[in-house]
Amino acid sequence: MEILDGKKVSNEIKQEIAVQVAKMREKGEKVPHLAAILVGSDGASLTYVGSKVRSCEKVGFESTLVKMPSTTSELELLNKIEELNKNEDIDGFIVQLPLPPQIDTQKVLLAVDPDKDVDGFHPMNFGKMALDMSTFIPATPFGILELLERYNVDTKGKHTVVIGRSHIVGRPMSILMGRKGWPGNSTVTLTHSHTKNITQIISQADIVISALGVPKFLKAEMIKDDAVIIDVGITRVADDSYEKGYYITGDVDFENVSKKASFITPVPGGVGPMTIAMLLKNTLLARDRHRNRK
Ligand SMILES: Nc1nc(=O)c2c([nH]1)NC[C@@H]1CN(c3ccc(C(=O)N[C@@H](CCC(=O)O)C(=O)O)cc3)C=[N+]21
Repeated sequence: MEILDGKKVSNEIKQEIAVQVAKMREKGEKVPHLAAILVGSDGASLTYVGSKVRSCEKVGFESTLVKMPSTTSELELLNKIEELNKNEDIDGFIVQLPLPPQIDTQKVLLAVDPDKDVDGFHPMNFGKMALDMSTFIPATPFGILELLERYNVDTKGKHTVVIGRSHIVGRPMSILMGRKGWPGNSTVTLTHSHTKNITQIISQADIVISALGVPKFLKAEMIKDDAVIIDVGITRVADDSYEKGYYITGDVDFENVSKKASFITPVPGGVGPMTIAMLLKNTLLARDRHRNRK
């Protein structure tokens, strides 16, 4: 069994980006600038946005964090998005999800300028992704592809089973694994809460990508020998014996599944850190696109 070490690979990617940014600075060029809008103060969202901003600093990007109260109206958020769309200094931005219930997420994602949509959530970019056109690929799926590539995991002709059909992970992942090229050329089954015989389907998978959010859902008995296991689930389980009052666990019963798998991502330290590294990559791409248009 080999660990797909997202922590290590994400640090390598950040190092590569830092070198590029340093060169920009030397030449007196503008460095990439990422902004993030956070509505409300959900604990996990604060953590994720915080580490996105810290990672920007680490690689030498400029960053702006826009915090808005949980009572923000849809119109107020749309106005803020319009402001960032127009701001020439900002190359890309994200609206951290989930949003409070008074705000229509689809309307918000449609309002983001597709050329600044470094999350790749705008329907225009999602469509381009599905049609193999060059675009921003959502950071979590992009990070998974990058891990498979850097560890030389064979995906061609393999049966990939994706668990969960969320718009930000499961759905795009199912499209990407079936695309031409590598990592891709997989035969994909997208499973969800209405899937019948899900355990039977998982038992046939060469590659399992679990984005469910149910701690320790995937057990060793459920997988094929030497399957590749990608764990996208991150759940905070309340536990006072930990300093923070909680611990983090994935969808996979790592201790037992790892003994049977050929490759496996840990949680924490797997897909999560890769998500952040690929968001930085997308921001670099956004900055280049900007410059080319001017
Ligand atoms: N517009 C938008 N874009 C996103 O990309 C987005 C989002 N909304 N909403 C929430 C999800 C989740 N997500 C994570 C990012 C980093 C870690 C991460 O760094 N995880 C660490 C542990 C972090 C911890 O301590 O909780 C790890 O797995 O090692 C996890 C999850 C991005 N998301």
